[in-house]
Amino acid sequence: MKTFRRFLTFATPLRHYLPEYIIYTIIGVVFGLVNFVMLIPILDSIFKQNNITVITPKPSFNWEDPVKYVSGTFDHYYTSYAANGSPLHALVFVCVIIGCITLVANIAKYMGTRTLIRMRMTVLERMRNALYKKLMGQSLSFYHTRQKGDILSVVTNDVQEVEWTIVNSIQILLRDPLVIIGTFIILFVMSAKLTLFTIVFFPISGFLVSYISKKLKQKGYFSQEMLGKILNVSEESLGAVRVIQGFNGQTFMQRKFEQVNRQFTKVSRALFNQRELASPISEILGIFIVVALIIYGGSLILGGDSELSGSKFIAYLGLYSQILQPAKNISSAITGLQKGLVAGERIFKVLDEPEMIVEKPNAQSIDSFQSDIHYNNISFKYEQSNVLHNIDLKIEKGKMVALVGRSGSGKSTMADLLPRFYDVTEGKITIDGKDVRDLKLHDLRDLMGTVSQEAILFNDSIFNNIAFGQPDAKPGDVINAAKIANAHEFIHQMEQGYETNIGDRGMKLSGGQRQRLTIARAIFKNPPILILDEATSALDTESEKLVQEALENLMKSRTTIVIAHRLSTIQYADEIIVLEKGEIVERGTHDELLAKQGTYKKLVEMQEFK
Ligand SMILES: Nc1ncnc2c1ncn2[C@@H]1O[C@H](COP(=O)(O)OP(=O)(O)OP(=O)(O)O)[C@@H](O)[C@H]1O
Repeated sequence: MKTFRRFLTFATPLRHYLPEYIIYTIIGVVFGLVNFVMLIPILDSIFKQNNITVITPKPSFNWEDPVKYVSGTFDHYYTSYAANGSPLHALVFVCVIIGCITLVANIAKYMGTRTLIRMRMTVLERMRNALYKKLMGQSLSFYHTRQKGDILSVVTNDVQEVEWTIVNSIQILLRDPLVIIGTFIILFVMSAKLTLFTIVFFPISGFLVSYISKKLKQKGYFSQEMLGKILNVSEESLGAVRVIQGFNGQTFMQRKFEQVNRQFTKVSRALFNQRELASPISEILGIFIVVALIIYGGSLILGGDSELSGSKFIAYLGLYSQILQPAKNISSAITGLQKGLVAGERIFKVLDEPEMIVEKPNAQSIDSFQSDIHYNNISFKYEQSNVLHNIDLKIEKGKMVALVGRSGSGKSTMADLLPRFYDVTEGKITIDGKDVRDLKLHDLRDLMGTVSQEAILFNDSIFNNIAFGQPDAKPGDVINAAKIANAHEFIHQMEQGYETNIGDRGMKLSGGQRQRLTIARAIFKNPPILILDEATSALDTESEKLVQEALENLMKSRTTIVIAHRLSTIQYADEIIVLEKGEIVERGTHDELLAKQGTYKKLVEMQEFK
């Protein structure tokens, strides 16, 4: 229920649609029911052919009883047609009225549904936007503990499920009880005795439906989880087709996929079987009630013991059958709702996930970098144990500092702390003396540009990739950035130049070209601080030269932190920091460190040996 109520809060801003919907629904329901009441004069015209000779007088309008006025007017015209013409005239008159009523009822129903569609789509749009915003604001550690497929499953399947179940159910629960109540009122007016007789059966069906729906919820969870797993395997495989084929892993991956797919199918089958049970159960119960009604009502009429005539009784049965569909809808909606609530809970779980990196309410602005960055005695851990211990490092404006060390020594982690992808566990990092945790996140990240080892690009044009996030960028600035990054030439040679779409993750480009685009992106951003996860190791000599040159252009007159894998490229760094198991073990210039004959020297020798 809590999830349902929370879901309604998403719809709350749209509650102004509700009166409109209710008005349309009432019109639709009332006119729909009146159509059934019309059965009575139809049957009368057919079966009582010549009986009508007296024309009933036309009533005058009375606000206190408009129903009487409408039915009186109808009777007046009906009897006039029957008495002055023939029963056929009366029949045609009734049919024309039925046609008009049907038209109004259906237009109202359609307008009501349109109103609800507007509401429904807007609610789902808001929900997806909220999810995306939440996901983009989450720290990287959020993504370490989750698989992409699961997250994608929430954004797509769970939202879809909510649409089909919760929203559909709301639609049904808003409309169909009205139909049932309206029908019952008319039924009571027609025959209180018969109607009371049928009401006894309703609690029985209610009990059965709630029993089924409880069982469904558990299965619903499982099914959505399995769907997430299918997405995980698919997503992973799509990103690794090259490896799967190269290592002849198709059969292995196929089995893995088939296994989760089989589990999903099994759970879903059971789930759907059970869900579908709700509808036949209520139909069977409904028919039982109608049969009981025919026997009971029939015996009353045949015994001359009823206020109903034969034609009224048939109309009564017709009207009664109108309750069955909405009752079936309500029971399906209640059972369907369980599956939707499961999906809703999964959505809210993501939305409620606490954000690890938050901006303080009174965060300060910073629009320039003036003097230094200081890693002030910091320690950091991802999980249990520290991966960085007591790091103290000051980087003056305009200097280039290189981080070196064996794989896993903590270089990337150190760089990730500066733009607050993670927060330090102990100590603090300051920029111009201000703790990064006290600054506005947007401002802080605006001061930095990152070029990482993995060239991360978007499935978009080259222009938009360089001017990422700035759709109003001037072409001249983008071209300039590309020129400095040694990328202009290859872009220029492409048929569509800067408008060329580079495909998923830049697949249509070579490794060196991709890397130069990421450098152009950093140049375009023109940040005072650069973080370079040295990116040239995977390139051939020619590309490496171009990329290295591009990097040197980029570093000019900026403060740079370089994560160096190739020591030859950082010889001219102002300071080299040697990390080992998360601690600074040596620091100094290239020459100073070589002279120390320590870890750095060993690292250099290892690379020369290679
Ligand atoms: N998300 C994470 N969760 C837990 N531990 C992590 C995570 N990321 C990295 N680590 C651990 O932190 C340590 C430092 O990793 P880091 O990536 O900073 O090293 P690195 O020096 O940059 O390595 P490389 O040169 O191979 O990129 C490693 O022991 C690694 O196993």
